[in-house]
Amino acid sequence: MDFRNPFASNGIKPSTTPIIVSLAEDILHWAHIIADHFSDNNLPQPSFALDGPDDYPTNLPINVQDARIQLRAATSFLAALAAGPKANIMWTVWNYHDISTLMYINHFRIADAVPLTGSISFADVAAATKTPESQLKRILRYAALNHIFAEPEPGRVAHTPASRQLVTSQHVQSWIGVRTEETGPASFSLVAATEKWGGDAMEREQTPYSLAHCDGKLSRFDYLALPGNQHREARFANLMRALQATEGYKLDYTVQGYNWQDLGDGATVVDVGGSMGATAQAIAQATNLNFIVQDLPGVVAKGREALPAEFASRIEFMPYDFFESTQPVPDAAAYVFRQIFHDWTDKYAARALRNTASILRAGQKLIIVDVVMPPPGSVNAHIETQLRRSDMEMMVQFNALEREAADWEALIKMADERLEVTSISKPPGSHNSIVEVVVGAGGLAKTVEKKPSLTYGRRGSLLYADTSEMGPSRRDSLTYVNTVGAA
Ligand SMILES: C[S@@+](CC[C@H](N)C(=O)[O-])C[C@H]1O[C@@H](n2cnc3c(N)ncnc32)[C@H](O)[C@@H]1O
Repeated sequence: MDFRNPFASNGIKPSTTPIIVSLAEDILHWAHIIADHFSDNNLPQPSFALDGPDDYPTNLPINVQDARIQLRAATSFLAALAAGPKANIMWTVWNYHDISTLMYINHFRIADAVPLTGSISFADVAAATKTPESQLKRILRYAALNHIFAEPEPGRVAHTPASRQLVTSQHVQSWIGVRTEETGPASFSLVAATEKWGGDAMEREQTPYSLAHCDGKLSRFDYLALPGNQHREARFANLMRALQATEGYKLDYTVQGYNWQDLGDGATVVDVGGSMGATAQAIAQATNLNFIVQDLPGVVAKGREALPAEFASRIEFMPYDFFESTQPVPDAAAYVFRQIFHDWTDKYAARALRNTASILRAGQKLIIVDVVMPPPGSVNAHIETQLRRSDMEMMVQFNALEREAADWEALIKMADERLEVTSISKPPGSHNSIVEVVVGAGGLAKTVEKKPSLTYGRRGSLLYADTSEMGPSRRDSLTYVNTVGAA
């Protein structure tokens, strides 16, 4: 496993070009890579035009995908430079209005009242949604600056491709609902929870989320399992499905990043905390493996109900609480824990892991799919922002974390001294790594870290990395990275 911080081992190259100019030049370069791809392939250019596409195509070539990531990191840095340090910190704090307006729009189902094509008056939307017209109009005019709804002519509102998602995609609705109504308020309870319990509480209910939603009485998942909260539990399962379709978390990385078929012809795999079975279905589609998906009873019931008939003979659901008892399926080829342990403090993550590890015999595998947090400044700043936001989510919902490599090693040993990591791989583009663990392999047998070799330099205060695998030209191979800790 090679998680060296490249800043520590590479010299910083000086540059005389003002950073604001070199950034703008690079932005233009990357914008051309994207635009050329779309014109060469007769595809509509990226836009928020009312009749524009909902999203980028999922099969973009790697250099175009990379240009988008570079552009996102570089444009956000350029915007901060244009604002300047004082204005940047002062005005960034107002971003909570982005979230609260979206919460209002989602909560009052404003999007449903707007026709998918054409426009409608503010008065008619207000009447249909029982919201005050003057308030609604101000909220929609604010949201329009974030490309959510448009006012094509004074007094009328129309969908943009972004606001349309709130009507056409249940996954996006669930994502927005959970973030604005559950985890967003949890983030605003971070200070109060720290004042109350300290910042390193290990208990499942001593979290900002629990303080915000149930007065610190229940853990997040126990809260979701309350009889009145079925809609929240279903919404969370949908959120997981939405996440699995996004760049970085796509299920494809899990399917293609591990040799699943090597587990054996028709072998059985247990997906522990497998939600409604999306991972099992994706791997089943690519292999002849069979699956047992374990989760809490409410989730299992929904998973069974929604299972497509084509998987009925190969995927079964089983209620199992991974804290409460030893793994009930003794003889599977492998036990998968995908995005499970980042939800729990070491105390509970080790308990859940131990409950399955304790029945493990030679030849059986634990396969952990989760983020291995890279060192600060070692990856593109947009990617690092995504990962650190996820880390914050784990903090406010669970007091948990996205673990660094050393944290993983410590957790695995804490769960069961006999466990050994046999491989860690990270498919290019994936946020998650795949960690294979067995009993008593005699040490780290092999390490696969698919990562381009990096050399780093500096432009003004901005560090860049030369990711030579990413593209033929020098510009193509620059990636903007976070400068924290690099000065
Ligand atoms: C972050 S989701 C991950 C779901 C899935 N593995 C994936 O990768 O999409 C965590 C899952 O753990 C389940 N879970 C939470 N507490 C559990 C428990 N005590 N026993 C079993 N499953 C649990 C949740 O219901 C949820 O489906």
